[in-house]
Amino acid sequence: MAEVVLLTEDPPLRGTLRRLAPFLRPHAVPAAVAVVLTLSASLAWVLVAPVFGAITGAVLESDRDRVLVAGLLLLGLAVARTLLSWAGELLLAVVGERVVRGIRERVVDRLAAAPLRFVEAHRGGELLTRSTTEIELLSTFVRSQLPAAVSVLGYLVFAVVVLFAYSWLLALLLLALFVPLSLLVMRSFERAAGSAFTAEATARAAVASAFAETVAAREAIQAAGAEQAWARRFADHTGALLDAIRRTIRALNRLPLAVLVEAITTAALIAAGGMLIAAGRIDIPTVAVFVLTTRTLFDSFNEATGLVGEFQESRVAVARLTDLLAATQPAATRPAATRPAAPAPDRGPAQRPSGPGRLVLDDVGFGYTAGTPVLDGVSVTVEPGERVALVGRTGAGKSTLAKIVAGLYPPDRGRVTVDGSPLDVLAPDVLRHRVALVGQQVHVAAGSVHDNVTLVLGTPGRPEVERAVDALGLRRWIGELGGLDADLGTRGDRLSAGERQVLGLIRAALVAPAVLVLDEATADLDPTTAGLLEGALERIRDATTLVVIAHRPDTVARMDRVVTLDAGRVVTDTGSPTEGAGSALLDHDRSRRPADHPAHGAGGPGR
Ligand SMILES: Nc1ncnc2c1ncn2[C@@H]1O[C@H](COP(=O)(O)OP(=O)(O)OP(=O)(O)O)[C@@H](O)[C@H]1O
Repeated sequence: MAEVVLLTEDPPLRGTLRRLAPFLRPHAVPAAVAVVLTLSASLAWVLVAPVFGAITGAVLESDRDRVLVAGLLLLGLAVARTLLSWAGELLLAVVGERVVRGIRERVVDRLAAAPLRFVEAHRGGELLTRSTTEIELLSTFVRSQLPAAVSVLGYLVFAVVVLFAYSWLLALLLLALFVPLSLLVMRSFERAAGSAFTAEATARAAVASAFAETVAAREAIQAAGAEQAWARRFADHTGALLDAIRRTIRALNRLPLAVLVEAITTAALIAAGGMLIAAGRIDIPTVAVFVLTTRTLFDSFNEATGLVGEFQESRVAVARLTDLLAATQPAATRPAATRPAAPAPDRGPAQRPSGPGRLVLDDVGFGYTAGTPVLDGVSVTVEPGERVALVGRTGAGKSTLAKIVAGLYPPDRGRVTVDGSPLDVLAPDVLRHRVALVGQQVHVAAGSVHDNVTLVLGTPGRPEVERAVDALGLRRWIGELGGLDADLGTRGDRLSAGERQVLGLIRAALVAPAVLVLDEATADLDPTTAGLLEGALERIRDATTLVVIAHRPDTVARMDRVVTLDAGRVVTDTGSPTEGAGSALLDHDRSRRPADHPAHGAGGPGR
């Protein structure tokens, strides 16, 4: 079975900034300007204290001119600080949002292109929270906390410089007490917070998964009267989240110890300052500068401790996001060490983006789990323009084969080629022009018919859509729906499974693939929808090679050839639906219990 790279539940927090670097690099210049502006604002604010000291000195000496000049300077600093910090923080927030946007788009691209195996291996909520909540956290951080962090850093550095300039003795005393004590507080927080924030993020993802599952299962829950059982299941997850949040709060509660550090340092400074004044080693203006600057220093430190918790949360978010990006990195660009150790495929002939649509499956083997093959040595050749029905009872492996032909799963063994090109050498957009799949469940997004059919490769405009609808003979049906602009509801509630497949055929017609695979939704199509689907299939371009996983005799009868699959093997391959065992294995009986399913241990031919 082909290996798949999985998400790490507890991704390492070390080097998170380094992992963000590729997203920051394109914005380096505006980010640097923003940082310089923000730091200049901090400097302007820190310089207020020396100017205030100068005013104190001038007042003591009754020098009115100096008082006036220093007063104007104070005003200038206040205005400069306001303007600089406004511009710097705004620019920093804008740059940060651009970075977040880049990450958000990359995550969505990667998830959309992620191998099915990867998506199936994770709970939906895990992927959802990593691509929504974690990005929101990061966005809040860059919008508000990052600008604050830069200016706080500026205050801290500039305040220390000013303190040294006025009294190196007091400054040394301040640093000797303040730095080790505050480091102790931070260390204690880091120790408690290390895994607490990650545990909380994981628990949040589990709650989101349980919620998504509950909403998806709403019909089954109500039909089975299982509301309480599901509520208990959900309560287990929320209980675990509450425990995780308690741990985070306990960690955050260590940060207010910083106030104690401030009190100890202030007391020591007052005592030492008094002694220095008494000894005549410093004057009153110096004390004024010191008092004001240490205030700025402590305020900045308090703000910094407030940011530390949020910073830790953002670090976890970045670690989980970059882990998602690493796991969904296309195989070709992944570092060799993290690539699955599969043998390099035989690349065969060079990419051929066009060709008549000759589909060859050569000894294809596949299993969802190791040791349980679902397909076993399937070899079929479909000539260009040929129309083949693939039949077989439930669980025979037909839908799986369809997904392999569409390149959604790589086969574990053998290979699939279109016009000689193995699917795995084709670029994704080229592959989609070669083979398209209309699956059993066609997804309909909230929006109009037009919105939905244009969710395809490329950007088809209205005229192309109109042409495709006409070509498939669906003009009347679209009219009955209310036209191309008709709203299909939030989940396409207005359409049956068969009608959704008709939409899927319009999408396919817009892409015009060389090979089209249709996995018929159900054997129980109502006659009107069956007529629509069959009519549209008849009109699909003559040149299109067609493989239909058929559940209905009428569909089979329209095909040139019938291939029958049973327990993952081709058992018959006929020129006509009446020959061989194909029609006998048509999968009508959709209501069979899983226990009767060959893949679940029982067996016996279907009807
Ligand atoms: N995503 C999956 N993960 C694990 N097992 C799967 C998955 N999809 C299908 N299977 C299993 O693979 C086997 C073949 O399923 P598949 O859907 O391909 O059969 P099928 O012939 O198309 O059946 P049906 O006609 O009911 O759609 C079954 O045992 C099924 O339970």
